[in-house]
Amino acid sequence: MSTVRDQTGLAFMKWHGAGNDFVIFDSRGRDAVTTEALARRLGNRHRGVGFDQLAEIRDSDTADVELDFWNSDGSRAGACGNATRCVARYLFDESGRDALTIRTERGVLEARLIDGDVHVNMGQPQTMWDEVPLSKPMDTEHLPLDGDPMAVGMGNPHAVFFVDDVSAVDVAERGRAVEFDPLFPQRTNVEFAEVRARDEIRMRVWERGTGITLACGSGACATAVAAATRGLTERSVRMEVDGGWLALDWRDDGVWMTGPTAHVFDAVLTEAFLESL
Ligand SMILES: N[C@H](CCC[C@H](N)C(=O)O)C(=O)O
Repeated sequence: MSTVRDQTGLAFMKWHGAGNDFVIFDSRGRDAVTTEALARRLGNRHRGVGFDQLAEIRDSDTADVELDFWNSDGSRAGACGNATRCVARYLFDESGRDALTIRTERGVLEARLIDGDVHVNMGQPQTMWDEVPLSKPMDTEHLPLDGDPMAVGMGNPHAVFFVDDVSAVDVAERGRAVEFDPLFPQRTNVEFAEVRARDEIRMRVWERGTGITLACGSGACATAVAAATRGLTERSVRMEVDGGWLALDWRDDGVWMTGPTAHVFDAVLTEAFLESL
């Protein structure tokens, strides 16, 4: 009986990119399934599946697919670089193509498969205070907070702190405090970066709506932009995060990111789970 019910449930995939983990729904050819309640329950690692972000693939008229993102607290995220790379990998594997377009809340992103690696153009950084957004006009390069962070928008808000020793930072305590600082009307993701060389950064992250994660693609882009803007690095850097390595290249057409992707398993949410929401 329960097996029959399970087979009529809702299929999903589990992926991760450098340890940033995702539940992915492929909703092409059907109505969207994600609600805030589903995202919050599914994001719970005890009562659901657990994820850093939930991504839902949908049909698009203007790109190959459309992608929507949720955090594990049920809030929406305007960008998610690592999930975008995972979805691009899934679509490249499925189609045999080597280029595609993905519409996200901030616009159409381009993904390319080059020598087996998935590269995504995360777009140009947003550096005006109202684009990030911040609560009032100010210099986004130097926010009036302890630690002199820089604010960068990548379709979602980021506050990037440069520190001497990232392993000495209490990421949870400082991250949570900055996420909810009134400077950020939509809260913010928070990155702590240690510049090791002109082409290498070590970064740890506190994600809005999720907490500490092992990697954050848009946060890696924001960190690379902040480091280059402050003259600390070149525009092309390698970045070590808690879950591995990412590569960032801030070019004239946007910030390109590449890094690992892994398809972990496919499974089905039971009807009983869906009915309990
Ligand atoms: N992990 C994601 C970012 C999630 C950002 C989200 N926490 C937000 O509320 O903006 C990434 O790879 O870009």
